[in-house]
Amino acid sequence: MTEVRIRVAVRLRPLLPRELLHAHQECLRVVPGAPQVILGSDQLFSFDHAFGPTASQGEVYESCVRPLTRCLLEGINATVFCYGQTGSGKTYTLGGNKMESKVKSISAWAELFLTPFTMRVSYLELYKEELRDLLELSTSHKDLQIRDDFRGNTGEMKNVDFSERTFFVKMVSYVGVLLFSS
Ligand SMILES: Nc1ncnc2c1ncn2[C@@H]1O[C@H](COP(=O)(O)OP(=O)(O)OP(=O)(O)O)[C@@H](O)[C@H]1O
Repeated sequence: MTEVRIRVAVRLRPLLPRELLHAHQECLRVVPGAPQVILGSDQLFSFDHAFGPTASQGEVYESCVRPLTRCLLEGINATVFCYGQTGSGKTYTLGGNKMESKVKSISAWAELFLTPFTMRVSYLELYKEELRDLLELSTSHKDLQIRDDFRGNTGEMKNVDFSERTFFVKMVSYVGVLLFSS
């Protein structure tokens, strides 16, 4: 990877059957060959990556996630998170219920586990300023708080050494992977 520490991608999901039934129309389109989207006819927005409705989970994975798995093996923390309004495709993109998503999620882990090392993982949702541990659904939202540790790492929860953890976070309140509903 280059020295750029934060990369932002936008993904336009296809219209859903119910949206087609209601004759909804796409208002965004990806500029061919460029990481840009056009809203309406004249508002241009640029990103590091732009994926259209036909983009596969594999394409998103190869561009946005695979480089991070290599960083992890070098000991660099990495975070992938999705931002977007409800129904825009965050869960789908992070590995929803389609087989291709599962294969890609698994391949990310498989790539990591080819090399023996110790790793801790968390899977969190931040929604309306409340954190939810998606690996422990029974945990009360109120029990989880974001804190900085003595090394300046931002973390949360239960005395876990945050610096050893990798975060695959579905976030609803901050910018990372931007997802727009089309
Ligand atoms: N790229 C895509 N291709 C096909 N279907 C998609 C795509 N992205 C999302 N969808 C579909 O759109 C619907 C909404 O997606 P999803 O549940 O991932 O949204 P979300 O952003 O996680 O919503 P919420 O914030 O409410 O949890 C789902 O039916 C999902 O299967």
